[in-house]
Amino acid sequence: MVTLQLNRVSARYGRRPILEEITTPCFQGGQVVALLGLNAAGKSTLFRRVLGLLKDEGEVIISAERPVGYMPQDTGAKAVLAVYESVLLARMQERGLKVQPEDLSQVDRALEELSITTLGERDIGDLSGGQRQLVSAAQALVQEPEILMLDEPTSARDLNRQISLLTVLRRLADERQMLILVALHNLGHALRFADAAMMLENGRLIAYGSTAEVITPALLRQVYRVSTRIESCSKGQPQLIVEAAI
Ligand SMILES: Nc1ncnc2c1ncn2[C@@H]1O[C@H](COP(=O)(O)OP(=O)(O)OP(=O)(O)O)[C@@H](O)[C@H]1O
Repeated sequence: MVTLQLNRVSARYGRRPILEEITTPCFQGGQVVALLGLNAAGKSTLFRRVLGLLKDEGEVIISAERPVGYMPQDTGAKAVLAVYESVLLARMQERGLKVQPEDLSQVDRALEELSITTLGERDIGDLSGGQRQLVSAAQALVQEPEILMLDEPTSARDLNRQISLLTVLRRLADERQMLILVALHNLGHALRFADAAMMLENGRLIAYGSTAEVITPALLRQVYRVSTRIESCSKGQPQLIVEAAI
């Protein structure tokens, strides 16, 4: 079973400390874990630290056979590559340059999974922000990771596409037993799609546990400075109602 655990993990840029001794429970394949916190709390830095792009004190303990997949925040970068080529290139990164039929079918599968098969011939540079995010998700998915980290994957997407992508992530966790870590600003989505949540504040992990344990009116008041209620809808799902900024 794939697992990920952080033990007193820190990170800094230059001499400026950003993450301070983050310790998490052992997350497992099949879970969707939401990473929450205000802008600049350290969410992207935590992803970079898990990927090994930043080194510092503490241990990132990963048990998986394949490298961690990563969908970064949209950089708006322009590239002169067709969508299909870019996803194939992402696939070949870990596999050398000899393309096998299996590689092409994995590219097809990733594009299909994310409903972007029709974008295959388009230049990435000509896509909308939301479409680029999906291509970026396909580039991560095509590597068949067991652990997939996504940095605000829904920020540039309309409501239908936000829900579609989160539904795909939920299915990947349930059906392929992937461990999915996803930074989200929409706490309602976290409540609905994630099993567990971690709340970062100024580089410290101030709460973790099930989404119901973390996404509480008291913590949202403290961190986000909003007053909220959580009510059960007619289908028994918890719904976050934001009353006011305070
Ligand atoms: N390359 C960098 N060099 C120096 N400081 C950085 C760098 N990247 C991020 N920071 C700083 O580290 C802190 C944490 O940033 P990070 O991007 O991890 O936050 P975040 O929680 O992902 O924010 P957001 O929700 O706005 O994406 C911020 O103060 C930011 O300015």
